[in-house]
Amino acid sequence: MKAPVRVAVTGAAGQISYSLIFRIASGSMLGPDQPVILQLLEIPPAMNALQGVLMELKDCAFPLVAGVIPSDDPNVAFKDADFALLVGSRPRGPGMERSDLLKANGAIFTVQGKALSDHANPDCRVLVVGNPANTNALILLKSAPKLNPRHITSMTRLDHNRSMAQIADKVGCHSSDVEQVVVWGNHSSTQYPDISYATAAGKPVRTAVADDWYKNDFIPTVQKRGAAIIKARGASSAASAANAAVEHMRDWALGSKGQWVSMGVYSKGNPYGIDEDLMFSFPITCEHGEWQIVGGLDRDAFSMDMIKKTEQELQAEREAIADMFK
Ligand SMILES: NC(=O)c1ccc[n+]([C@@H]2O[C@H](COP(=O)([O-])OP(=O)(O)OC[C@H]3O[C@@H](n4cnc5c(N)ncnc54)[C@H](O)[C@@H]3O)[C@@H](O)[C@H]2O)c1
Ligand SMILES: O=C(O)C[C@H](O)C(=O)O
Repeated sequence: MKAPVRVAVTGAAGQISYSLIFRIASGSMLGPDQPVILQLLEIPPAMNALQGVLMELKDCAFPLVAGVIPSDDPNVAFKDADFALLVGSRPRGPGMERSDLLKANGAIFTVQGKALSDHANPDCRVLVVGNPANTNALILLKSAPKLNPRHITSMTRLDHNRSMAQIADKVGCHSSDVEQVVVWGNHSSTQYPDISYATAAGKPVRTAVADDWYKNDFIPTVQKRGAAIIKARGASSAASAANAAVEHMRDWALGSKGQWVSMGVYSKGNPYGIDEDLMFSFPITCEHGEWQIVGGLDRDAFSMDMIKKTEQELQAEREAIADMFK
């Protein structure tokens, strides 16, 4: 057995965490031979509910759980953390855009960025899930000077998985046969799910589907899937979001085995000329605990236009938080 690693999860009594914590504890994220110490952060009013989660966690008797530390203090929950999954923040309701949450949630990420910087393992790998995820991650990056900016990421894996599933339905294959999907930009309704390079069972997708389906059905369906789930469930996606978080961290830590994934990463030094001070989703491969942007992809005029729109939205979100860093 390996030595345990410390995994911090915030919003630990919330909807997403109710799936996420149990998946991490079962070994789905870091592998069946990796014990974990779970460090679970909540706000004081939710500590009772968190006690219930702890009771259920105990009742699972997971062999890989080497310890559980619940806390309402980020300095405790992030102490020596090797991985941090930042879920805790308000979800949007019907009719809202994710960026409407910036005021409510942004402040959380200055406080938690500082606490991570001061107390976590300096190599800590961070995933921001709470919305608006890209810009919350940018706030965190700017608040956490002791962390490696390459180790702060935001989640677009759910959009990536949604894209694979939509393509599989359309062309009639299994979603696991779909490869080389890319989600560019923001986890928002401007995101650009790009099938230019995608294959399904080894065959190019772009030529197998009509232009009209791609532009007027597929792209808006993926862009608005979160809102469609809120409308249907009366609450935002939780199990699929937890699954995406598990897969994001698993592939980052253990490698994507040559597969392209989508991750929001700090854009400094990116090969596509995107503004270099954004958290932007790119095509990524992961190996040995580090990510690399897949370079050298040709983008046609339509793609360039879609990428520009999502970049401009992220620039506007950055402008909206500029006061926090004066
Ligand atoms: N990036 C993505 O793909 C994606 C997907 C789904 C949901 N989300 C976002 O994830 C977030 C959480 O969603 P949910 O459904 O679990 O919400 P939820 O309301 O069920 O749970 C959020 C939890 O966070 C806790 N919390 C609030 N402030 C906190 C703080 N400062 N520190 C620690 N915990 C805190 C709350 O007490 C609550 O228990 C939302 O912002 C949602 O929009 C992102
Ligand atoms: O859409 C939301 O607000 C929740 C989440 O970001 C999602 O994509 O399902």
